[in-house]
Amino acid sequence: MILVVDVGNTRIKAAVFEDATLFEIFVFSKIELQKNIKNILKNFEKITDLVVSSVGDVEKQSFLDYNNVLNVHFLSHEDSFPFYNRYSTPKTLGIDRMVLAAGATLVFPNQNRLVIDAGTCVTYDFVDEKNNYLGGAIAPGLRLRYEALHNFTAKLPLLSLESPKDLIGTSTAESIHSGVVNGFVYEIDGFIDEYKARYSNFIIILTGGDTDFLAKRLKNTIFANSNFLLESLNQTFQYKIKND
Ligand SMILES: Nc1ncnc2c1ncn2[C@@H]1O[C@H](COP(=O)(O)OP(=O)(O)O)[C@@H](O)[C@H]1O
Ligand SMILES: CC(C)(COP(=O)(O)O)[C@@H](O)C(=O)NCCC(=O)O
Ligand SMILES: [K+]
Repeated sequence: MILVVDVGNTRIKAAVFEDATLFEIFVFSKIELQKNIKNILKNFEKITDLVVSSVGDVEKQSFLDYNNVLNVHFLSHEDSFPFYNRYSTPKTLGIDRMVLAAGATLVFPNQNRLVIDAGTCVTYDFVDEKNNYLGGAIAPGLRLRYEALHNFTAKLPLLSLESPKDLIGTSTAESIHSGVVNGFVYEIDGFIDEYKARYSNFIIILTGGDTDFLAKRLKNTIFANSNFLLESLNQTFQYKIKND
């Protein structure tokens, strides 16, 4: 059994797998890390490996503490991945993006693939049908947009995510919701449309904390799976074991 951990910039997500079977998912904050890992290990005594993908600022030591009871693996760009990395700065490519690209490559073989991860940032990652990872885009995520409007202005309140009533915002709050939510949805659909203009055929996977909110608002057909990164972590690790 393995425990995979995805350290994002907002939250930590973890999951227990045995081969392809997902047993349970856990979502928690950085300060709850130790408590959660301890509990998971207590409840799943068969866990032998801890696989970590981190783009957040959690100390490596928090995981290395378990080195005496488990094999601890930190995924990095030095591991084996099932695609050809054509990014011009492969060492600065986010490991979460590499894991998503690996998952897409393994789960949807021999086709063009676009992964959209709507987390703290929204990231776009494209792997072509010949398994070339080309790159994509990084933009502010949904929550970050609300925060940026508040943090960098004198008068705008910090609002929580809400569906805009209309395109035309008729109050400060409605204008913010329209700008953030409608803007985000148009942007993602716009990106997809531009990819479609370049590639006639590709599968689109949407994941990240805002998956469910976005999936029903996009005009394009996508494959929505908020667990795709955790599942891809399992896939990437299985691939690494076979190829190292
Ligand atoms: N309980 C929650 N706490 C924080 N963000 C949440 C929560 N539920 C949904 N979200 C949404 O998830 C997004 C962050 O996604 P997530 O995948 O957790 O990010 P990351 O992988 O970067 O840590 C935010 O834009 C926010 O709107
Ligand atoms: C773009 C990211 C901040 C996304 O992080 P997330 O939203 O998943 O927390 C992360 O993938 C990262 O730090 N990337 C490094 C730059 C790059 O991928 O080129
Ligand atoms: K992301």
